Amino acid sequence: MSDILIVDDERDIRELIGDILQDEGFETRLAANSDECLKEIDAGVPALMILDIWLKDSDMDGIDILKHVKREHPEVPIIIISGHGNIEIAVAAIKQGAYDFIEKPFNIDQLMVVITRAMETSRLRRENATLKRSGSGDLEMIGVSAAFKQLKSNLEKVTKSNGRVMLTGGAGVGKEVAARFIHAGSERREAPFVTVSSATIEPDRMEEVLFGRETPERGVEKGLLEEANGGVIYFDEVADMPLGTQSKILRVLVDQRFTRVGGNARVSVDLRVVSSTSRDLLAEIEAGRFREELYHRLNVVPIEVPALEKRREDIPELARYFIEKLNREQGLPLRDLSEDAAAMLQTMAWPGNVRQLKNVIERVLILGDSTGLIEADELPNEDGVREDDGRAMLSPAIATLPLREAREVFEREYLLTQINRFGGNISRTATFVGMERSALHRKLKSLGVVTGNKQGGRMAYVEETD
Ligand SMILES: Nc1ncnc2c1ncn2[C@@H]1O[C@H](COP(=O)(O)OP(=O)(O)OP(=O)(O)O)[C@@H](O)[C@H]1O
Repeated sequence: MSDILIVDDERDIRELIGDILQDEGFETRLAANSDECLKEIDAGVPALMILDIWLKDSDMDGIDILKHVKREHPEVPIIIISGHGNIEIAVAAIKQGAYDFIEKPFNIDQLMVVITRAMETSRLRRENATLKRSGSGDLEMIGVSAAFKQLKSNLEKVTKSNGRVMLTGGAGVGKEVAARFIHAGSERREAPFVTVSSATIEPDRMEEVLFGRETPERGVEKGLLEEANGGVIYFDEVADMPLGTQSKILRVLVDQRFTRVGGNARVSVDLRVVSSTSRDLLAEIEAGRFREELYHRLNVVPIEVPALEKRREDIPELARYFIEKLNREQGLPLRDLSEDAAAMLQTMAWPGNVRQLKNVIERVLILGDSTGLIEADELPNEDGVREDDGRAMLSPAIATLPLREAREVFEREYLLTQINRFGGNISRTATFVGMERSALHRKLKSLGVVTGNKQGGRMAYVEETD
């Protein structure tokens, strides 16, 4: 398994990439559309795929192919090629499990760097798979903010019990890390930790995957529930589970027993259940997509994993942790962050949370210099203010306002971000923004930013609403 499948409807591009990769010593296969692509995969699973997101004259587009391959062969890294300016689509592809993306027109060195890293990551992933399954991989949960300490203390309280936990929070906030933390601190730590990612399992294979099956030809094949016996089963994005499977899981939770698909024997399991969701489950229940009874069974202890922008103090710590980890595991350069770069990371928007931060750090280490401090200008541009032809472009929210109001919007946003970054500490914020403490208080008051509840000994600041 060392070949690369290149899927692009433009013949020149797929042949060019193919030739270059062959010169670099890789074996390559080419496909012009989804049919050819699926045939190639049936003939043999490639080590890596390079996939154009827009495919003309093709039954499936790139995203569909991506979803299909991630479901059937999750171990194959996929690098997406997207058109210039299609950043949203590329981000959507990463959320669906693409390893990385490159924009057309791309530079060959950049492509080679991404391919080399993807191959290396995939090799390490295969090597680590057995270790992770047994739950004995190293587990580090990094953070220093009050919100993070609160999370950790909530998790510590539940580790010793056997109670079912529902972790809530947006994409990439660290829900799985939190679930592993519960497992690692519990008496079940030597037993398996098994993840069920409903989004990546074909709905009609869900029951086989969970409950296993019995056939005359192959005998008994264990499902994930049996593999997790004695340990923790983690239902990642539980709202993605088909309704039919939800009812069956509910029954397993009630009697801790089930039958394998095609079998008659009742199998008993001893499981601790941890689930996660980034969606509002009550709304899902309302819409008839989630079973209320299952919700009550799974939601015994709800714990929120806070968004990264609610704990900006953690950002430099996390960034340094990722730099060190990427150096140790992948040999990327060990560089520290300059103060400006750390501050810039703390003020950026992080819709993809910790996972996005990790990706940004990885990209900077791959594409940037190999030594010296990481400087602010090596970081990607902040959301809202885009650099275009060297000119800063304003976000529409600000660009459409008169100067006075635009300034207020900016000041409010800026000060809230800084206060959050310094964990609610007004003196440190005042020093950083270059204002007297009392002047900062007055400014906040005039902007309608008021002090809220005291959290962990610090004041929380919120925007005043009518
Ligand atoms: N506190 C933390 N310390 C160290 N690494 C973290 C922390 N939180 C998250 N990560 C890392 O960030 C990445 C995303 O975390 P994780 O997979 O747990 O998020 P998630 O909320 O389960 O995401 P999703 O549900 O979107 O898949 C992982 O690589 C994880 O190791």
